[in-house]
Amino acid sequence: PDCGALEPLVESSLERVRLADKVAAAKWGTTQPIDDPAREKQVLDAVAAQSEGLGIDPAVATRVFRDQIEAGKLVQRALHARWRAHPGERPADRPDLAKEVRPHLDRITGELLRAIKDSEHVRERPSCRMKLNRALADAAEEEDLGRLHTRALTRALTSVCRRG
Ligand SMILES: O=C(O)C(=O)C[C@]1(C(=O)O)C=C[C@@H](O)C=C1
Repeated sequence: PDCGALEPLVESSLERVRLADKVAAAKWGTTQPIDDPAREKQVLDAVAAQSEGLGIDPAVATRVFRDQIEAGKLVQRALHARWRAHPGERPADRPDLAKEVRPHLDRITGELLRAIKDSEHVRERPSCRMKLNRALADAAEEEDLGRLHTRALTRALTSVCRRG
């Protein structure tokens, strides 16, 4: 039992990590900084508010989302560095951060909170770490993730297991 309980959490985190490519493209060539503390506060406030409604400990959800945000910044910094060094790899178009990318991030927030709620029993068990590592390895292989996104996905899920 519980074998797949962490999968929705890993899948939604992966969707978020991949969407960071679009965030990076939206900011590339603009003055919009990668670090946006005001937007982070908006995300975390929404997480806390929605957690209450779902019966999730807001402190737990907030901790997980801080990691999700760090993972997103890791991807953005790495891609900007790559694009600075390799002009040929620069994105061809610039997605609209406010109209397109952030609304998508907001939808994933809801999915992630649902997945946090539904994995509570597994996340509180000592076997969580082992199950998470397996789910991560499966995702990396099945989704053909590169090194950057594998590293970011691992970062995004650092605080998922309650007992380390
Ligand atoms: O919305 C942005 O500007 C993002 O870069 C995304 C994000 C996030 O992961 O939610 C990451 C870094 C910023 O500091 C704020 C938010």
